[in-house]
Amino acid sequence: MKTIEWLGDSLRILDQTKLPVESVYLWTKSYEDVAGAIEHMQVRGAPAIGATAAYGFALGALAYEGSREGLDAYMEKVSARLESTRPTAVNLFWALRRMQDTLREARSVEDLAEVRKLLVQEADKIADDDRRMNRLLGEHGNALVPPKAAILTHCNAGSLATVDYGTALGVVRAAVAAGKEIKVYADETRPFLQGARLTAWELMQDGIPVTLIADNMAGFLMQQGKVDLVIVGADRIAANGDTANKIGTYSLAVLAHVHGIPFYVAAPTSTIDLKMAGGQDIPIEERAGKEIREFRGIPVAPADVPVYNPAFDVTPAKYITGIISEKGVVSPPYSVNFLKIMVRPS
Ligand SMILES: CSC[C@H]1O[C@H](OP(=O)(O)O)[C@H](O)[C@@H]1O
Repeated sequence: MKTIEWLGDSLRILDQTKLPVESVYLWTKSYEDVAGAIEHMQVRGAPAIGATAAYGFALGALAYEGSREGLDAYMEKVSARLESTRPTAVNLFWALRRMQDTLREARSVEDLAEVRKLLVQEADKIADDDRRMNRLLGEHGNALVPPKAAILTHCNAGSLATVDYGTALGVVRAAVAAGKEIKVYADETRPFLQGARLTAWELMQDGIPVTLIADNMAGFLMQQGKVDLVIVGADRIAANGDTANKIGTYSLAVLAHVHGIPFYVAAPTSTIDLKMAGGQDIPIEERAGKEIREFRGIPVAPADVPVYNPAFDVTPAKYITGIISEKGVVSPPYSVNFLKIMVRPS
């Protein structure tokens, strides 16, 4: 089941707000449709958001009806709209910058159809790169996984968070493919329940043993010695290794540290933001209080109770054992070792 699929004049998106009950697709035919799908988390997950926004940029160019001279100004508006959807995942901005660079490199191309073709090709490259990098990342991460391991993960960093295969769950898939005896504990991940609705569903689709737990059970599981390692995804990694990921990740990292359990972040290098010195500068998205006060329209709290709903938190680098990327596993000190790994081919 593909997270997203380019159809030549539209982008088909698996509507993740309907999972696991229904597998429903939406066809986005404009950059505004794509922006809405990202904002409403019908597609979510840092790499998936980046690739989706890249196709949204291409859709903007396809819909443009003015002169060649007016295209660049129009595309600035398209890019701004897509950039405004969600602030934390750096992959969104990284992907849109690749599309803007492609447009700039095509400034001498007069034929609008040719420019559009170049933009679609770049979006395809971003999507293809993600598929390829996740498999490389999975192999690097597999080397860290014992022959028999119980892996705790948080949120969804699987196929549904990427174009395919996943990052944290990419490591799980690579370990299973290598014949290792893997079981996964999946945090439900309130309030949006990516773990319960997406990770549990995705792993069961692949026949990978998964046990769903409520977020508040992770510490007890570790205390019982039932977790061998923790692997999570990431939305933005600062130059010093501080990592923004789904809310609740920081708590898991501190618990893993207390229990002496390795805590890994799995992410493509496109998630590393070297311009951001430390985690304190990472913008944290706050979402509607309704996501906490209700579940699928059913009130679970007083309708007028004030809510604080940060969608992400930042885990300090000191709690992160290693960062698994398509170019290899990075160990601390991250500020030094990122520079070494970024120059490696992938
Ligand atoms: C493969 S990175 C996925 C990353 O994105 C998720 O956030 P959201 O579901 O709000 O887009 C979560 O932080 C995952 O770890």
